[in-house]
Amino acid sequence: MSSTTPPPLLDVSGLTKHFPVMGGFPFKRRIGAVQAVDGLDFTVGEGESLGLVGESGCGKSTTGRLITRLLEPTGGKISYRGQDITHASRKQLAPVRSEIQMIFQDPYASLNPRQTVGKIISGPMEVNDINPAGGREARVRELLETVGLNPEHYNRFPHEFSGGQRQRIGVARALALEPKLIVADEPVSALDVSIQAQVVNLLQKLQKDLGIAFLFIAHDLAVVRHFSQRVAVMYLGRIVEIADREDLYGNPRHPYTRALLSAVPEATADDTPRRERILLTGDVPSPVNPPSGCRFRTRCWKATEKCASEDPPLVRVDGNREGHLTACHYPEDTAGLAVPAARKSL
Ligand SMILES: Nc1ncnc2c1ncn2[C@@H]1O[C@H](COP(=O)(O)OP(=O)(O)OP(=O)(O)O)[C@@H](O)[C@H]1O
Repeated sequence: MSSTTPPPLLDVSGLTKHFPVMGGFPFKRRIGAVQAVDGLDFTVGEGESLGLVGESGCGKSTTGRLITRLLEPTGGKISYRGQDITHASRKQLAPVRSEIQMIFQDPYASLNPRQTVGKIISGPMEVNDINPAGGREARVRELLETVGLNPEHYNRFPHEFSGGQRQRIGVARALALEPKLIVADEPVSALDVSIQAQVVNLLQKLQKDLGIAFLFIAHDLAVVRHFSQRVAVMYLGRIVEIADREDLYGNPRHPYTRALLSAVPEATADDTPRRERILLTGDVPSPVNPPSGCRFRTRCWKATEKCASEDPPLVRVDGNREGHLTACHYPEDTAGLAVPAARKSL
């Protein structure tokens, strides 16, 4: 990076979170650790959307909570606009905190049922002592309109809204402090499928119109496909592949990414090639005692002894476009990715 290149909006390196596991009798002591997040490296550029996907329990939410500093990292570094915020105190964090906001999965649990919508959305402004020109109420009404709700509903309570509308209230609350980065943790997975696209479209519009960057967390590759410019795939606390959207969906190099993608339904005509369906066997191993070497090897059809003894680094694979990184000793040859529908195996 040249000295004139501005740092990325968010720069995460070696980020680690290990939760202690306590046990023993009669005195409890630390007997191990859940390696929820184990050495993540990624960046999010100004106005960019990075999708973070993976199965339940792979560490996505923990990553989101580390970045918003709801959790204290065990190791690694988080930089925001070049400023190290990894262990910043509440006071040091104050100016940054308003710029990094979070949207939660559950639009039912994340809104106080006893507060009006007006109170909920103006809450962050009150806490941060922000008084917009025209007053807080006018700003809240403006925000309600921005997220597609009726400004006249200022005095209504959360139970008077549908799930999709409640998630819009959560979005309006996140927008109240004019954030530069929103960590959206499974923002649509609690919603009806018919409503999911509407909320994703809203977030997409905010990214485009307001230039807000997103870390969009989802377990479903289909959800991030239309929203994220880049996608990172996590498995058991690690990123196994990260690439531009077109590269990741069109040329997946990690066997795990390929397996996840094979489960995404495709709208193809009957005579066009379909992706081979790959069913992963076995469960995700415990993050307390992850496999040696490559963490995916216990479920990988390509694993060899090397995979058990050597941890594959996240590196650019020969021939890959710049920025397409994979952590695998035997990256996929995607020439064989599409197989005719007649040969499709289950
Ligand atoms: N406070 C905690 N104490 C101990 N273990 C935790 C804690 N929070 C999360 N974990 C564990 O860390 C691992 C990663 O959890 P995390 O919630 O980040 O995964 P996830 O990918 O977001 O999954 P999901 O989609 O189900 O929320 C899991 O094994 C989880 O049980």
